[in-house]
This record gives sequence, structure tokens and C-alpha cells, in this order.
Amino acid sequence: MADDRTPSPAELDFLAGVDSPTVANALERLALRDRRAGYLGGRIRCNFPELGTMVGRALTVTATDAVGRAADQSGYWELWERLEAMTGPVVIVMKDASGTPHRVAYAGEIMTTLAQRLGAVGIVTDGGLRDVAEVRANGFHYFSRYTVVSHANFELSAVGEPVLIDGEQISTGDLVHGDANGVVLVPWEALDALPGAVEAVRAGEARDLAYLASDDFILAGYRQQRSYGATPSPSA
Ligand SMILES: O=C([O-])CC(=O)C(=O)O
Ligand SMILES: [Mg+2]
Repeated sequence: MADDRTPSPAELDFLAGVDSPTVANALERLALRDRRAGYLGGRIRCNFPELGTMVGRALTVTATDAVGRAADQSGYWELWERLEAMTGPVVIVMKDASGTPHRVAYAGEIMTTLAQRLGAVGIVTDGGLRDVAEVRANGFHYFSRYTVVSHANFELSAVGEPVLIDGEQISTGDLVHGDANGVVLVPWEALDALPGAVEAVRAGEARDLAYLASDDFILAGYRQQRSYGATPSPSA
């Protein structure tokens, strides 16, 4: 669906300059989806908060840990071929299907160096990753549930198929935005209106913070002028 659309350099620049919670709040204002959808929950941690914002299009992969047999290598090479064929920054989104994600690292320094070479900027997974010092030094984003010392007998079982991570369906081509706070999915149809919505979020927060810092502050006054989260939810 979104596979063939690529963000323009201007759109990428804009998205890189906004933190993920502000993107989430701006999307909330646009009311394009349920407020409780469109992001990954905090079980998937940002491993390298100091790297700042990650923006890219998803390339989805399902990963598992082969038991009692040699791992099949075909998905591994399919991943790199598929990545090479994509344009613009890519975020590899890896769904764990092993059932034991705390026991297997799905990528490390070598894989991510190759991934970077082929246009990826980060990996998001509900499984494990490793070689954290080297990957951090390379400026490659990691969002994961675990760090794991061994790659066990990992196998990439499906490449490019939609995945379900933390209850969110993610498809190859979807726009992914992440930082120290977590990962939010940006619907393509939001892109044109997003700068205005971000401006409105920032202005509202600045107004609130100014009032909270002012000598005139009283709770009743804040209640009257509060702008944070001002857009009512559809169910309110
Ligand atoms: O060995 C692996 O498959 C993962 C890893 O540590 C690397 O890519 O360096
Ligand atoms: Mg390694």
C-alpha cells in the first residue's frame, strides 16, 4: 500500500526536527485514527536515546529461532536485496516469532553495518539485538525489547509481509518516527497537515509552560487557559 511512496527531503527534514511525542500529539489533533493506536508501547525501548530522531520507511521482517535444524538462510539474503531496492531511509521492523525473544539476537554490528550501507537507519524489534557499543558508535538506531549476547539459531522467515508488533500492524513502506520516547507511526495522509499541527502543539505547550512559570499562576487560572491536549477525543 504505502510501499511506493517516499518522503521528500523537505518532509524528512521536517520530521527529523520534531520529537516523537510532539508528532504523536500533532497526529492526535488531526484525528485520523483512534488515540490508542498508531504507536509502539514502552516495552520496546530506545537503546540509543542520544542518537536523536529516527525517521524512515518500514521494511518488515519476521524472525524466529530455528529449533532442531539448520537455519534457512534465504530470508537473510532476501532482506538485503529488498533493502537495496528501496529508496530513502529505511527502518527494518523485525517481528519476533520465536516465542523466546529474550534468547536470540536478530542483528548486531555486521548486519547493521551492511544495513546502513544499503540505506537503513535503524531497527525496531520486539525481540533482541546485540553489539550495542559498536552499533551506537555507528549512529544506527536500535529499538528493542532485549539485548541478547548470542544470535542463537536465528532465521528470517518472511520479508516484506505485514507484521503485528505490540498490537500495531506495520507494513513495508509505512512511515516510522522514533526517538528516546518511543516509536510512532505517521500516516501518509497526515504529512501535509502535520507542520501546522506541530506548530499548534508547540504553541499550546509554550502557552501552558509560560503560565505555569508566571507569578500569576493559580490552578483555577490554569484550568481556564489550559491548551495541552485541547482537542477532544472522538469518544469525549
Ligand atoms: O551474528 C549475527 O547474526 C548478528 C551479529 O552479531 C552481527 O550482525 O554482528
Ligand atoms: Mg556481531
